[in-house]
Amino acid sequence: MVLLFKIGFLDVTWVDFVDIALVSILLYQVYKLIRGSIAVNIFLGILALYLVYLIVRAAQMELLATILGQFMGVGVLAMIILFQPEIRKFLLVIGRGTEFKENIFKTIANWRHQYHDDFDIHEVMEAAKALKATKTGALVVFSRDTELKFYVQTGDALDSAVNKRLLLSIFNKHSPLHDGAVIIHKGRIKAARCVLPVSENDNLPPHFGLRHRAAVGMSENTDTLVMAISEESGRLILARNGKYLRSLKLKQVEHRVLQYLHNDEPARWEEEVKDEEPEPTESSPAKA
Ligand SMILES: Nc1ncnc2c1ncn2[C@@H]1O[C@H](COP(=O)(O)OP(=O)(O)OP(=O)(O)O)[C@@H](O)[C@H]1O
Repeated sequence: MVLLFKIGFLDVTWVDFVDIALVSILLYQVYKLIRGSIAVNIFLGILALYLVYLIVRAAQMELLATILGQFMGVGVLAMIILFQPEIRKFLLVIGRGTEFKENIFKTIANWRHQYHDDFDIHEVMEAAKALKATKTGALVVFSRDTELKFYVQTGDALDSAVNKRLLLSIFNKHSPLHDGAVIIHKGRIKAARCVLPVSENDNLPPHFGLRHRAAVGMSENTDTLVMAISEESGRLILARNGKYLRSLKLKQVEHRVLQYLHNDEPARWEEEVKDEEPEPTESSPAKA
C-alpha cells in the first residue's frame, strides 16, 4: 500500500482517504434517509455511544470499555430491529436506482405501454376533480410494478376497471367502501378499504391528518405514488418516496401520475418537492 504520510504511530495511505470518504458518504446518505423521523435521534444516540466507546477503549479504561463493549456486541442486532423500516427504505432506494432495473424496464417497455393503454388516466382525473369539488376524502395508491398483495389483503378485493363512477361510488361518504385506500395496479382497481402504513415523519405539517400521513407513509414504504384528497379542504397531495407535492393543478397531477406509470419520472422529483410553495394558511385558501 502506498504510504502518504505518518501521524505519530499512524500510517496514512490513499486507501484511508477513500475509506473515510466512503464512510462519510454512507453516513450522509443514512442521515438524509432518516432525517425528519425519530430514527435520527436513535441514530445520533448510537453514534455518540460508539464514539465514547472508541475513546474509552483508546484510553484503556477497562471497566467502562467492557460495559460499553457489551452494548456494541448486540448493537448490530439492535440496529436491525430498531431501523427495520429505514433499512427497508434504504434497500428499496438502492433497488429502485440501479441501472440493471432501468435496463430491464426499457427492455419490457412495449409490454408496459400496452398495459398502460388499458388504463384511462382521465377517469381518475375526472373523479379527482369531482371529489375535490365536493370535498370528499379519497386515498388512491398507484402501483406500477407490484401487486401490493399485503396491502390489498387488508381491504376488500375488487379487480375492476378504473372508471370515474366507480371511484366516486367507492369514496362516497355513505359507501361501506369509502374508508381506507383504493389500490390501482395494471389498470385495475385491485381493492378498496385498504389500510396503509402511517408516516412517523415529525416534519409533516401539523394539519396533516391520518389520511395524508397514510399517503406519505405508503410512499415511504413502497415504490408507489399515492394521491390523497382531504375531506376537510378538498386539497390534493401526491406522495412519493416519503415526500409530497401539493398545490398542484389537476393537469400537473395527471402528468405526474403518467410519468410515474411510464417510469419516466424526473431524477429530481424529491428536490422539486421540497421547493413546493408553502401550504396556504387558513386565511389564504389552497389553490389546488
Ligand atoms: N392508515 C390508513 N390507511 C388508510 N386510510 C386511512 C388511514 N388512516 C386514515 N385513513 C382514512 O382517512 C380518513 C380520515 O382520517 P383523518 O380524519 O384522520 O384524516 P384527515 O387528514 O384529518 O382527513 P382529511 O384528509 O379528509 O382532511 C379515515 O376515515 C380513513 O378513511
